[in-house]
Amino acid sequence: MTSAPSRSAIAVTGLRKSFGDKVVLDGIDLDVREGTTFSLLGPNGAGKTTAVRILSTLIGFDGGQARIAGHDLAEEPDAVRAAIGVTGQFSAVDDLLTGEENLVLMADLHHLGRAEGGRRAAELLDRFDLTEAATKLASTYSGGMRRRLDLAMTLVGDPRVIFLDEPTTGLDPRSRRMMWQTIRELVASGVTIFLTTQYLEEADELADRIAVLDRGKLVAVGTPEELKRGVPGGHVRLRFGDAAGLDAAARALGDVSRDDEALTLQVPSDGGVPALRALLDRLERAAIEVDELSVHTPDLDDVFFALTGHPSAAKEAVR
Ligand SMILES: Nc1ncnc2c1ncn2[C@@H]1O[C@H](COP(=O)(O)OP(=O)(O)OP(=O)(O)O)[C@@H](O)[C@H]1O
Repeated sequence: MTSAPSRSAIAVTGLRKSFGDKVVLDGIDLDVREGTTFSLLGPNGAGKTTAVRILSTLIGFDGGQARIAGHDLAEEPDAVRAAIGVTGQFSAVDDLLTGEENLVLMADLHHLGRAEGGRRAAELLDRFDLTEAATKLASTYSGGMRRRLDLAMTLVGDPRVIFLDEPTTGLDPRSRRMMWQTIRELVASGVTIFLTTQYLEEADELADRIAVLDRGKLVAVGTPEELKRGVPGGHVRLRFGDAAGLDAAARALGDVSRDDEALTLQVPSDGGVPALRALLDRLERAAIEVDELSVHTPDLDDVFFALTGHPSAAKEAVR
């Protein structure tokens, strides 16, 4: 049974943008389904922020078409603006206001009215664990609290599509996990998330689909699993109960690397179901019993490197 196909929240064809003679987006196509998380990855300077700024109506574009939440980006920018939220590198938090004042100000901008605005602010302060800090100036907030306030401010307008530009850069692991949880809850409620991140682990955790941008073009689009299967390095590890089993399997499977001490074989594989089924069929036909099977797929760092020739930013940082 297949579920009804969801609608596009973001549909982009042939999007182009240059700054002077520098082409940053050289004909980008994207289709992001409603209620999913889409992550745009790419090396520094690849054009991720430019894409977010264009799709969120902050800057214009030179060619192509885009529909956001059903509205044409060029023809109906106000309708697009009303349907989206943007948060990330360019934070909307005003340091001279308290958390609560920031939220009430946002509610005013959305014409919610005093009572409704206050109610919404209180609800968001609670949801983002900021009630205790509500009357403190935002300038005293930690990085994690600030990001939460920023996202809470974005949610005042009840956006259907949210652009998150590097939402967890610089956050400690606990704050990052809290942000991930919030993002998951938003998606579960039907919101569409467009995420840029320099942490491939974050894209892997959150994204239903990922696109990799390099030198103005999308060099790959797919689910995290599809992208990982597309690069070499994947293998299946088989462990056997005794040396006889290991020997028999090595003979049956041919080109594999073996570890006699651990009684394991490492079989190159994309880790997909058809490949696994074929492998198990061969073993069964040869009447060989396997004690344990594990699939090892390359991680997104391997994908990123294979596609762009650059290590990911987060990897580079630890070098
Ligand atoms: N307003 C601008 N004027 C001129 N060049 C710009 C402008 N904005 C961005 N660029 C250039 O466009 C390219 C893409 O920048 P962008 O910030 O979109 O990249 P990014 O992928 O988000 O990078 P990062 O991960 O470093 O944030 C860069 O070479 C940048 O210098």
